[in-house]
Amino acid sequence: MAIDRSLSSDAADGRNGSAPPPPPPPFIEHKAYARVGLLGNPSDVYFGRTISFSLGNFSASVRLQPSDDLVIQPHPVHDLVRFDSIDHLVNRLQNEGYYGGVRLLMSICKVFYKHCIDNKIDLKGGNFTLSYDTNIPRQMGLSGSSAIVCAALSCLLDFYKVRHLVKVEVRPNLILSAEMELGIVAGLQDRVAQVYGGLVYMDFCKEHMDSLGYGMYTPMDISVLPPLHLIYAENPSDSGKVHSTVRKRWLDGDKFIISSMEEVAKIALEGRTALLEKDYTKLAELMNRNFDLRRSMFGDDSLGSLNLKMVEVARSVGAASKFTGSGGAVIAFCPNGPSQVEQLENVCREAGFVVQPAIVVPSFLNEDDLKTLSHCS
Ligand SMILES: Nc1ncnc2c1ncn2[C@@H]1O[C@H](COP(=O)(O)OP(=O)(O)O)[C@@H](O)[C@H]1O
Ligand SMILES: O=C(O)[C@H]1O[C@H](OP(=O)(O)O)[C@H](O)[C@@H](O)[C@@H]1O
Ligand SMILES: [Mg+2]
Repeated sequence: MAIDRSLSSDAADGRNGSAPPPPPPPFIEHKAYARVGLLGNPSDVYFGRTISFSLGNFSASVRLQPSDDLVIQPHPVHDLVRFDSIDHLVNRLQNEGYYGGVRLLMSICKVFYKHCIDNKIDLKGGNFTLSYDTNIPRQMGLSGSSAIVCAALSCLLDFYKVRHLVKVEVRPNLILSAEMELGIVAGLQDRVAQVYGGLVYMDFCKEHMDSLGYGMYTPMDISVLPPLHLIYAENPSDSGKVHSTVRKRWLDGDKFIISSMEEVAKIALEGRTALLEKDYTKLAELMNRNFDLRRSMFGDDSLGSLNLKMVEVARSVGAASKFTGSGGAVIAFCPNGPSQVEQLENVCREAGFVVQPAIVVPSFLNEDDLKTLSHCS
């Protein structure tokens, strides 16, 4: 938590005779990182399992400043409402859609408030201004949306001093509810990785989900991961839209979707053992299988040609590759080491894709957070 008490020394000691202005109220600021669904996604949406990690390459931050009124501040770029021309407006809507982060901040305020009321958690009075910033490429399957929500939730927990009363396991549900309020079809894996940080194995088995409402989350040592690479292109994809057809088919009892999703969930289970044993040949095989199953369920039209090309370009040099989320970015692994990484960099650059080493952020739960955990395996 950052506390701003920046006062000039002149003002602070009132040397010019007049009373010093009151110090600005301290602000609270929290960051949440992008995430990579490494194995098992998107089975998190279907009582499956995933292994995901917090990605240090990109982050969103939210600042909460006490204020007289409750204000949700539009971002000057991401919530643009002033345009150079109608061309600019239409172009912007076509490329980035109608929405920015304002609705996400509003929604988490509502969900947080309702959660506190329902759980008899008293909230002190006082208002605040919420503002945000993010460098997570928008709608790239890197969980830009939930990073904003996650950072905002952390600010609210500290403003109301209720961090110890809202269990860590429950926080991803609140973040997801905030997005579901907005009709965004999404799962828990993003939010778990963002709340916990580091590398997390998640099991969303139905029995546990039905009885407790959340999955079983097991932090893993990030040192089990080999070097991984992130590939992306300017290619926004709306995760809600991508998911909606498969979701409907699953709900309608489509046997192919149900059995394929079970296969995807098994990949995370096998992947956990492979990682613990540092069996990276197996890891590569599982990453590829994961993507091939997604492709067979979602279909090429829904995945988009540029997304498919990213996976294929990586595979052309023998790298394993799959989506980090629902599309837009790819995570790749070069089992043959540095010479293969060089080849990967070359083919990606030739194809016009950005490629960079994936930075894994270790867990950042603090003591208050850890005390709320009901089980820590
Ligand atoms: N970078 C961003 N800046 C502002 N709002 C964003 C950003 N990324 C996502 N959003 C908001 O989140 C919503 C859902 O994004 P989503 O399709 O889940 O993308 P992502 O894969 O980045 O999470 C968008 O409709 C928009 O309201
Ligand atoms: O399809 C996926 O792998 C994920 O899609 C969503 O994430 P996003 O970053 O918005 O693409 C969803 O929220 C996740 O639960 C899915 O696993
Ligand atoms: Mg999202």
